[in-house]
Amino acid sequence: MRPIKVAILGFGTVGSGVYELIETKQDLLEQLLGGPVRVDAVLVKDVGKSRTIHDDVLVTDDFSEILRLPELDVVIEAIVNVEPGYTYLRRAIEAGLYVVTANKELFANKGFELRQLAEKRGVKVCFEATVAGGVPIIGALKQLLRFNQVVKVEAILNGTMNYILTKMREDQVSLEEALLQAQRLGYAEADPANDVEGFDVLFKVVILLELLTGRKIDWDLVRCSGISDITPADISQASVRGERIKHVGSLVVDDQGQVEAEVRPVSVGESHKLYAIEGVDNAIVVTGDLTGDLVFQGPGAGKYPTASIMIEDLVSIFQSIKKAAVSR
Ligand SMILES: NC(=O)C1=CN([C@@H]2O[C@H](COP(=O)(O)OP(=O)(O)OC[C@H]3O[C@@H](n4cnc5c(N)ncnc54)[C@H](OP(=O)(O)O)[C@@H]3O)[C@@H](O)[C@H]2O)C=CC1
Ligand SMILES: N[C@@H](CC=O)C(=O)O
Repeated sequence: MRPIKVAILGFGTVGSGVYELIETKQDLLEQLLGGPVRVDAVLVKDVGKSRTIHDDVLVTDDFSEILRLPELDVVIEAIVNVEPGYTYLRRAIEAGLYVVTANKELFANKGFELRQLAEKRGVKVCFEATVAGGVPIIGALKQLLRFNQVVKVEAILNGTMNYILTKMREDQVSLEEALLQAQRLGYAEADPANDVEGFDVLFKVVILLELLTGRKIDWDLVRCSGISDITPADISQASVRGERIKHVGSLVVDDQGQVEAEVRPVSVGESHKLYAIEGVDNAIVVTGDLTGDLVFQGPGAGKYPTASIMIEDLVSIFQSIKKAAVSR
């Protein structure tokens, strides 16, 4: 089998993690896919930065060069902001390439359009890493949607904010100091206001709502606030009451498909399912009409959890292509 040829867009925390895992886990990938996976190109903003990338990999800031690569199969996108990523992914899909993305801002804004375009073009767009980092919640919800109706989701969806709130309570550090630690650990967004003002969770809630309802969501529906106003005093007062402040994204979908959603800090007691979720972990409490509450928990940010989930997407795309070829 010829190698599966990959281009990685973005070589920051996540993109470099994808590259490293593809380099170091070739045996496992061959076992799973029946052939090697090869990174042919990496797209960045500043080609002059020093990076550990093999000499035979094209490093470019020009997406057209990537589209000209012979027999490219898939684009793995981990850059920031809606543009230029949206234009690149549209062009990739139009050229018949598969797409894997971690970019939730792009996907919350344009995921609906990209999925429609991909369907027309007969390729797949996978976006597991856009919600909850290393927790495979998109796949779990797709599975549940087959028979259960998801009526409610209540979740911690930002690793940086949960890390900050945990550190402020446990180590009595300031929000700014805890954010610096989260940035050093590779958890925070390039613009950390997206984390602490709640926008990153808003993006994730919109992605979940579009998945659950199958339609484009009007963002005005979702009230959004972050943790930038939370003080050490708020945290210690919550502790005195036996509570913890958690940043929670929640949504309900009624049987007519009408939705309500909000994103905000909440003080929760010990009996609440999100009380004990600490550090960079995310947790998603999904209520199915038949299952009742299900809890999914794990690292919501970070290099290898996120990169590995993107490679899970890659594996699932090419395993399903292989399966379809065998059954033909
Ligand atoms: N960090 C995490 O834990 C998680 C991140 N994500 C998402 O993954 C994406 C990447 O995050 P992360 O790796 O942390 O971000 P970083 O800031 O570490 O890296 C961003 C990368 O994107 C490149 N880039 C930025 N703008 C452009 C542009 N205009 N054209 C080409 N390349 C560009 C940068 O290039 P250069 O190197 O030249 O600066 C850099 O390599 C984001 O969308 C984020 O929301 C999702 C889940 C978890
Ligand atoms: N900045 C985000 C990264 C993952 O989505 C977070 O902290 O959750």
